[in-house]
Formats: sequence, C-alpha cells, structure tokens
Amino acid sequence: MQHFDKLLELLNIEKEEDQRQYQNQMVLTPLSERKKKGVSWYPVTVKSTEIGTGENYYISFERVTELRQNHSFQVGDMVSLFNNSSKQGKKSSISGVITYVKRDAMRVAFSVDELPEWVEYGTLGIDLLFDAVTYKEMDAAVRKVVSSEDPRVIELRDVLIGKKKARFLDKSELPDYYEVATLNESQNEAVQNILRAQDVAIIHGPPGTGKTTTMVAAVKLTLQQEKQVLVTAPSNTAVDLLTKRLLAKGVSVIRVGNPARVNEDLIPFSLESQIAQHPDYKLLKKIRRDADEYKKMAAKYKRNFGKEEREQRKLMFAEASKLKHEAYALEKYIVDSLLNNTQVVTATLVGSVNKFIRYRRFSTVFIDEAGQALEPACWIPLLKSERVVFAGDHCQLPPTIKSFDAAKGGLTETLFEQVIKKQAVDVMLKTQYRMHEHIMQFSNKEFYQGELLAADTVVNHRLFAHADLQGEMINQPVEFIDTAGCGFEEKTMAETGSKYNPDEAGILLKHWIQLATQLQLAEPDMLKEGWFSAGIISPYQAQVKHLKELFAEHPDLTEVAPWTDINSIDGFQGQERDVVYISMVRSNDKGKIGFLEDTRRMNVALTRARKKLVVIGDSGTLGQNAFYQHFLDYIDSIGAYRSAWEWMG
Ligand SMILES: Nc1ncnc2c1ncn2[C@@H]1O[C@H](COP(=O)(O)OP(=O)(O)OP(=O)(O)O)[C@@H](O)[C@H]1O
Repeated sequence: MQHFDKLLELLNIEKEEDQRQYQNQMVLTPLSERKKKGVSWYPVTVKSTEIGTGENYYISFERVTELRQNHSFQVGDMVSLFNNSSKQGKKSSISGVITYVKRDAMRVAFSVDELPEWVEYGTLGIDLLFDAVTYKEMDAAVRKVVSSEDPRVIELRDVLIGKKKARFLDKSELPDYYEVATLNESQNEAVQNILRAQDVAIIHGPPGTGKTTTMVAAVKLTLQQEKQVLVTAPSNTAVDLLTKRLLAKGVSVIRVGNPARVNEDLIPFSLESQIAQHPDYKLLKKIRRDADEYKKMAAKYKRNFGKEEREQRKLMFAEASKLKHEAYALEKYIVDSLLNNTQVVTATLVGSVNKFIRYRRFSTVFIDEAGQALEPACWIPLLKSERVVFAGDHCQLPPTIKSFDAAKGGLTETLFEQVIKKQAVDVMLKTQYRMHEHIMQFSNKEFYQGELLAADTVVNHRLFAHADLQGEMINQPVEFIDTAGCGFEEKTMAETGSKYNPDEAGILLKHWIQLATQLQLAEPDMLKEGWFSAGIISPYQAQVKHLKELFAEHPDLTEVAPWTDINSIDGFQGQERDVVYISMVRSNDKGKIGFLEDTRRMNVALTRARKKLVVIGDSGTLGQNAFYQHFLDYIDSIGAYRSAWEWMG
C-alpha cells in the first residue's frame, strides 16, 4: 500500500538522521569531548544498589569531577552504563533509564534479573543512549497494519486513510441523550459525536477551550457503555496529566509505562506499584528468590565435576526453570486481575506495547495531543482498538522531526490532520477560557476562521483592576513594541548558529521592570504565591539563554523572579500565564525570518497570555512576511502599537 510504504520510508529516513545526530554526538566523539559536551559521565562511583519491584535494579551513581560541569541527562532518558577496565578486554555495557538526576548524582533503573559482575570492578562510566526501541515498535506497527488479516484492523485502517467513510450512530440510536451540565454547547456536541462514532471521532481544541475537560467527560460517559478504555498521548507529561484529571473525576485508572518515566505523584497508580501492593506479591517475590537461589547454587559447580554433581546441577537448573515459570504464571494472574478491574488504562502511544498490555484489546482508544503525534506511533494503540477518539489542534505545534527530508516528505502530517481533511468528522470547541478577546482575536482570524469566542469570565479581564489604570497603556491586553529603525541588529551564536538580539532583550527587561513595579504598587496581593504568573518566550534558544542570564543578574527582579518563566515556544505548549512577553529576535535588512515562518509555532506563543501580551520585534523585518503583516495590521486596528524609542536613552 503506497501510503504505508512511503510512511515506512520516511520513518527510516528520520531514524537514520536521529541516529546520525546521536552518533556525531556520541560515537564519533572521544570520551573527553563527550564529557565536555555533557553527554557522558566518567568516571562514576556506585553509591548504593537496591532491588525494585519486578525485575528492576536501581543503582545510584556519583560523578567524580573537579569542575562544575553542566550535562544533558534528564529523568526518563535511556543511558548505557559501561566498564572501561582494561582487564575486561572488551567494553561491557548495560542499558537503563534515569529515575533521578542532579548536577553530580543520578539513579538509574536497570531491567535485568541480575547485575553483571563487572559492575563491581573497574572504572564505570555512563553514556546517553540512542533510543532505537521506539523506532522499532513504530516500524513494526505500520507493517502489521499493512499485513493484518483482522477484519476490524482492515476496516479501521481504510477509514483512517480515507478509503471508507466513517460511520456514526444516529442521535436517536444513542442509549440516552447525554448532555453534561458543566460543559458548554460545543463541548457537549464533541462528546455526543464521540458517543455516536463507530470508527473515529475528533475533538479539535484550540487554545484554552477545555480539550482535556471535554475528553475526561467523554471518557466517563463512554464508560457507561464500555467496560474499559485505553487513554494515550505522545508524551509522558500529557499522559500523567490525563491520569490525574481522570482520577480526580473518580475514574479508576492504571498507569502503564516505565516507572522511571512516570510522575512521582502517580507512582501509586502505576501498574508496577499496584502489583507490589497485591496480596500475592509476597509469594511472587519468594518464588523469584527461590528460583534465583537454585540458579546460583547450580552455577557454583565448576568445570571438573563427576556424574553425580552433573545430575544435581541439572536438577537445580530444572527446579529454577520450573519456579521461573510459576513466577511468570503468578505475575500474569496478578496483572490480569488488576487490569480486569480498572476502568481506564493510560499509557504513551509507544508505551502501549508494554509487555503487560501488549495483547490486550480495547473497545476505544483516546489519543490526546494528536496534533503532535507521529502517524506510525498512533498505529501502535490503534492496532488493539475497535475505534478511536483523537483530540488535539493541528494549528499548534506539529510533531518534532529531526530530518529535514522526512519532514518535507510528509512525516509532519499527523493522522489527526489527515482524518480531518478526508473525513470531516471533527467538532471544534469554540469557547476559550483563557485570553482577553484582544489577545485571542488575531489567532482566531488566522487559524480558526473567526469561530472562537471568549468566555464571559475572560472576555475583558485585565491585569489591573484599579480604576485609575483602566485607560492606561500598561493595562492594555496587547502591546507591540517596534524596534524598527533602532539599529537592533540580530546576532548569531557562533557554536550553535542560533540567533539572539541583546538590544531587544534590553527593551524587554526595561518594560518588564516598569510593569512589575506598577504591579507591586497597585496590586501587592498579586505577588503573593500562586496569584500571578509571567512567561517570557523566544523562538530562539540563544535569546532564551541570553534573557535568562540578564534576568538572573538584575537586582530589581528578585521579587517577581519566582513567577517569571523564560523558555522557548515548545517549553510553553499547553501552558498559560497572566502576562506573556515574546521576543521575536529577527532584525535584518533582507527580511529573513527563519524559524518565525513556522506560523503554527507562533500561534502557540501568541495564545499563552491570559491578561496581557507584549510582543517585541522589528516591523521592518517581520512585515515582509504576509502572516506578520496581518499581525501588524491587527496591532494598528486595536491601537496596540508602541515604538521602542520610548525606552531608549
Ligand atoms: N465548560 C466550561 N466552563 C467553564 N470553564 C471551563 C469549561 N471548560 C473548560 N473550562 C476551563 O478552561 C480551562 C482550560 O481547560 P482544560 O484544562 O480542560 O483545557 P486544556 O485542554 O488542558 O487546555 P487547552 O484548551 O489549552 O488545550 C480550565 O481552567 C477549565 O476549568
């Protein structure tokens, strides 16, 4: 099938590029360089070793280093523990997942029956590892979709790629007419669409429209018809959020996935932890220990032994193997009884191949953040489901893709987007609960055909409630500060090629100090914990870094610093702040805007603010692009234009 052949080809291109970037960073770089780059720790010392639930060992390491060195290790990353000892002859290694990491300490979970002996000798080091498993699972899923003889898989596949029309029950055929009192009209429409869908339904959720609220309500109602559903998303963070929201609504949930990648609050709801709490778990542990003992005893017989010892050794191995089978059967019994008694199983898309649910079938799979999910990853849970509900927004961030060719070839186009185009089964949520209407309106016109409405609670909310400030510019919901003609040229970071603009950052800082000072005077309560939040966004990493340094050094900002996050656009996806600044950076004679051409990404940045959005940029450079010219026209139409000259001198 042409569609899938192409998909496999693109996935392979992406994998090769990912691997190439990884190899450049790791394999082709000597250890001393890798250490400098922060992708290897060497040497490390073992601080402690613990046995976890299931077949897991946790080892805590400390890095031996004279310098304060940064690193790129994060919780959830795959790493390789290696032994560089010359006695060993060849390099030995095992892989694991980071469960905790600080500047010079980390804890890693290893899924092994036993730790290799070399862990106790020689000099150890840790490398960041390329995650090939994810690609393998995606590739296998796509191949299975093509070759499947399961009539339901074939049917669902044909609907999703647009060869067959999606079917819906008539409203009158719904068991009951559902209307959730706490949901608004379009949210209720989306829920009903889901209840009627026989193949696929789509919630299209523009920023702040309560996509998660709607999805949780839909899951609850679906559970009145179906015993159990699978709820997934591409990232662990999104799955954790959904798990929390479902638990808060009284739904029983088991979170499946590597415990090292699950948020700590949710560990009690993880399958591993539930297994450990099961009444038969003690017995399971005992059987496993006994099996281990037999294996160890059998292994003690060395080379020169007679017939009798040989027989004994054989018996011990047989006993160990019998006990292992018993343990396996008991574990399966425990897992099945836990899974059979939960309403929802949550996992990431790729995590739904987890050994405990690999062969389980589900009536419905919900896929959240589907606008960011690679098509091959979606097929993993789809293969085990009768029907699918996608939720997302294809007008916000697309999936992250490393290969330019794979992206150009179409790997960025999600299944979510393809279904919207081919089946037109999406219901868009139309009331947003985040932005003042002036903040919402530009994005609304450009991306949502002007169909969005601001809820009464936010339509005119302002930063300052104070009457004296009502008409003031500082209290306007949108400001654009134009740096055109100020000579604020963009600069390029030599090592990374990322752009930054120190003069623009300077203006941003001045504006924020002015605003923060007014805030402190007018609304002292706002600065109490949890009352107020601010975000500073730049599409360029180099500018993010520069802004962070600038803010850290500034004495006037100590009070507001805890409420001000500075990050890239991707770092703010799904989040909101009372005040948001965007530093556009690009300022050049040629009108080159690079990254900023990605208007979907800019849509995310422009829709994070609740009460005030300040955009700083060069209209001369930006205005050469149609999208930004529309933005500048919009700025004029609401009287939000200011010149950076006001802050100069
Ligand atoms: N029907 C509703 N009535 C009142 N408030 C609502 C309603 N639906 C959602 N909200 C509010 O809107 C906000 C965003 O909702 P929610 O967290 O479900 O959205 P999300 O899907 O996570 O975010 P986004 O819409 O940006 O993807 C929340 O504060 C929520 O309480």
